[in-house]
Amino acid sequence: MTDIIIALDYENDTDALALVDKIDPNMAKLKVGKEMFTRYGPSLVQQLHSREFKVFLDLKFHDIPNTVAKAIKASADLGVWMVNVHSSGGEKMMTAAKEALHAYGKDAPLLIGVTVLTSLQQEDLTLVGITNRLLDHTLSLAELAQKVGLDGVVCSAQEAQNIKNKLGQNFRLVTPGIRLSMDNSDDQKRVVTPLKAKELGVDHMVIGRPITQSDNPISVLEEIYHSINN
Ligand SMILES: O=C(O)c1cc(=O)[nH]c(=O)n1[C@@H]1O[C@H](COP(=O)(O)O)[C@@H](O)[C@H]1O
Repeated sequence: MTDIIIALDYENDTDALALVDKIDPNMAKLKVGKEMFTRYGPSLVQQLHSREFKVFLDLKFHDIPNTVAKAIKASADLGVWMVNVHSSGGEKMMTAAKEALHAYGKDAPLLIGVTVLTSLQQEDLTLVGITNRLLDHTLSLAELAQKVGLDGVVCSAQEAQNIKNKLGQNFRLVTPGIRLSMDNSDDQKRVVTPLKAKELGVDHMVIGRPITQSDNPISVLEEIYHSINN
């Protein structure tokens, strides 16, 4: 089962809520990221919760273990459904994040590790001194995330089958870099269409601009929803 998470990347909350108010929460979950959270903070998340949406708080924490653990606790206190950290923050950082959620039991948000951003390709890794193949690097970050008990990883759908084969079907894959056609990928480099992402077995596809920047966001959302649920 693959579902849709809309990346709510807007400059203002009026535009964001205008879209949200046209969406059935059964059709999509919502992602609040750095832009909107920096402008509108927890109150935006609360407004989405009051409309019955599940919220993925995408702040990609990457810091010393103590700081990340406290930030994860703050996210859990907000009642979000999913939260993420950069897996490259390391084993101790991810472990601290996981331990911060123990007290929340079944109410804890899903904890997801970002592997290699979908805007990067092999040459970008080389420029920051990573000489491993991009797929191998993604797999080792995913393996480490699983080892310390995270619920899944963010990756490109291009890596989905390799990760599922290595780490099992229950390890959740969250995949941005979704594009309806390969004509306009914006700043994304490792892109996949919604139907292909579903075929590749991703659990949650994150879609922003193909929906939010279209002339008719609702009809694009409905088209994608029906294409993956037929
Ligand atoms: O963690 C993320 O959500 C994320 C990880 C990643 O590797 N690539 C990536 O694009 N994202 C986020 O996913 C969304 C993709 O948006 P669009 O490119 O507009 O579809 C953005 O909000 C990004 O911040």
